[in-house]
Amino acid sequence: MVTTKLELRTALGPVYRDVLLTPPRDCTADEIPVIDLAPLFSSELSERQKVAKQIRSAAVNTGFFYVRNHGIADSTIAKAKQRGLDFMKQTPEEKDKLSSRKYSKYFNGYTGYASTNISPSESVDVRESFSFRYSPELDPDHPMDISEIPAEVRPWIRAEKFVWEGTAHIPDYKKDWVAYWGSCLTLARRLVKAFALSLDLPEDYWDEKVTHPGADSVFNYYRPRTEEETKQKFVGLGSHTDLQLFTLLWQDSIGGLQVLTKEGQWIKAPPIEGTIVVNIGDYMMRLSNDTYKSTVHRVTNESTLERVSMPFFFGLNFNCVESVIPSCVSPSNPAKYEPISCGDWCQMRFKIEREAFDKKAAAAKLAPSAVVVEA
Ligand SMILES: O=C(O)CCC(=O)C(=O)O
Ligand SMILES: [Fe+2]
Repeated sequence: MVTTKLELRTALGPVYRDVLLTPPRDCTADEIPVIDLAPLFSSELSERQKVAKQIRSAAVNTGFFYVRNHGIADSTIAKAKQRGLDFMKQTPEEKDKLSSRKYSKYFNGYTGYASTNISPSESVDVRESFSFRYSPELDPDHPMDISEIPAEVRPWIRAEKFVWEGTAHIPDYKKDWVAYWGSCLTLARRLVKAFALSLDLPEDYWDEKVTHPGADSVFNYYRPRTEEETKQKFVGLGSHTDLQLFTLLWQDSIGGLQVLTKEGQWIKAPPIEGTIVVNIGDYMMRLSNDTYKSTVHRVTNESTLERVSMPFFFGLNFNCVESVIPSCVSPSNPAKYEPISCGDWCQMRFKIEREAFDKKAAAAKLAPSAVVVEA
């Protein structure tokens, strides 16, 4: 089989994967199953366990699944999407007022076209994005002022006001985004209980550790690739794994998300109406001693239309230093990893990514937006 080497960035440095050169194929229902979450809202533990069992099976296999009956209203999704588009349709100058590079300490705000290069083996990302992070006063489950939250968590709160100040002119921008983000957060807190069950842990195992969690919302905007970009195999968002416990990903109907199987085959994760994609992140893989798979994925918008997606990255409270889960360790399978906090874990890779990009841009002696990397 002819393969190519793919380099991936992890918080611990580069890792390499062999990837088949066969073109991406459609996924099967076994590879990326659709899980009905309705039983998760049942008062019967046995019902909730049924969901947990399906989650386990998907998480040890491809690490990706779809959920339906997830509880997030279509109208909440539609409004957030529209606000995201309202933002992206502004002039470059207007968007630049929210520049993450210029104004954020914590990677909040706007990143422009070709200003990231998530995969060292692929092109710069043909993507724009808008991001914001957990803010205690916006928490739908227990809103509180930052001064009220425990002192050990407070330094880890990564919210920044400029994202809302710089978008205050867009009607309902904050309101509609916070509604979507809040719905994702509530769903994630429900799902983390199912993940606990799925790993033979008490259902409330993580409850005290997701009171002020990693809860990062992103709006991804992928314009159609130009002919030249297609010829040069530009990616929308290059190959990567997500960082935290798990990601909730809403994608529109355009398609373009691809997932790398254990065999090194790219498979397509097509849009399925009424569902949200859930995928395992690196921190979950680490805590589960590699039982659950944080799977490589990427996006290429090959359509002639714009594509948008809205991921929500969920982790533990950033101060929580966690060891490998006891149920994932045995005498013949000892813990492979030292304890680390979710916050440190994320910060390590963000830093690696940005430094690598800046180095590449400097080496090319070009403005970052002009850097082109071999596909
Ligand atoms: O746009 C997508 O479908 C996926 C986005 C993604 O993987 C990410 O933002 O981490
Ligand atoms: Fe991702």
